Amino acid sequence: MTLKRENVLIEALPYIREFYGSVMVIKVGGHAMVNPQVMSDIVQDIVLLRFVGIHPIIVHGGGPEITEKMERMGKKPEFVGGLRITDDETLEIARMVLVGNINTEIVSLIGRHGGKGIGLSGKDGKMIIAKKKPFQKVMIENVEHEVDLGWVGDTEVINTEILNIVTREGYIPVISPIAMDVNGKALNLNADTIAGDIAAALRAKKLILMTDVPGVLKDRSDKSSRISRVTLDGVDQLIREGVISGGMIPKMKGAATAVESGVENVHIIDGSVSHSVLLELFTDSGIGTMVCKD
Ligand SMILES: Nc1ncnc2c1ncn2[C@@H]1O[C@H](COP(=O)(O)OP(=O)(O)O)[C@@H](O)[C@H]1O
Ligand SMILES: CC(=O)N[C@@H](CCC(=O)OP(=O)(O)O)C(=O)O
Repeated sequence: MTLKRENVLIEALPYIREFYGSVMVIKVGGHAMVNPQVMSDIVQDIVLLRFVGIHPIIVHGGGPEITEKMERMGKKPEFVGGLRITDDETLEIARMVLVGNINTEIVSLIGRHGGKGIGLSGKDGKMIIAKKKPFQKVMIENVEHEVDLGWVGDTEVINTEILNIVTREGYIPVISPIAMDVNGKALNLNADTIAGDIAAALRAKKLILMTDVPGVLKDRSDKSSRISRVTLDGVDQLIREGVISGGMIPKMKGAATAVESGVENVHIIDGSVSHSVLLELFTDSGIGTMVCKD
């Protein structure tokens, strides 16, 4: 059923009032960004949020773009638990793609839609201090191996000062998932992980993870098998039972980090659906998968 125009507005008003002045972390995945029109529409929606008094913070990915560049350079991308094995050259490619290309593109799009974007990586203002990940245990043909992921980090500290300053002044921060260790060495982090950590540190009102699937699916090959609600225990179970794999693992772990820290609303939604962020925020019908405490 199509709602009449005035009904759409009336339905949105209580949400606009509730969300006024609140911080929302919105992660835009590399998959949702592959189509420039989709990306432009997502940014337009996020700029609109700023104009109705919400403080959006964008965290972006770019996994597919990094993979494409690696393959063009003759390098084979490899992942463990959804995390890219990152040697020196891969780190350079990731920085180029994430900080050099995607981040500046999103900042430009924000400007084009009438907002003020400011590009940041986790290194700026020492926002994200991370530590190189320890070797990971991986089963290969039933034998346990220890794998070094290279320049991949775990978040140690989120310094929210710079985010508080720029959001207060009306800017929309756009964050690349490149962090640094205590010595200033760059580290590649998963964007979902960072989004979860930032939402947790800021006690954001909402964390929205935009991807290219309708949410968490019971059966990956069946788009109608969406799970609408997952609890923290459920996240562990989905990983243990192998229902989720690849990039969905850090996504769900990032969601769980935020929920554990008191972020009440964490949603995984399909960014390629037109205006999905507006539908999620301003209508009564929830979309995607919601992750909650219990
Ligand atoms: N159970 C699942 N339900 C939905 N997607 C899943 C599931 N398990 C694995 N995935 C994969 O996770 C992907 C989303 O994560 P990711 O590739 O990191 O996307 P993004 O770049 O948007 O962050 C989906 O495109 C899908 O291939
Ligand atoms: C360590 C690690 O895996 N980093 C990610 C960073 C980009 C990312 O997270 O992009 P998506 O959100 O599009 O997946 C990578 O190199 O692909």
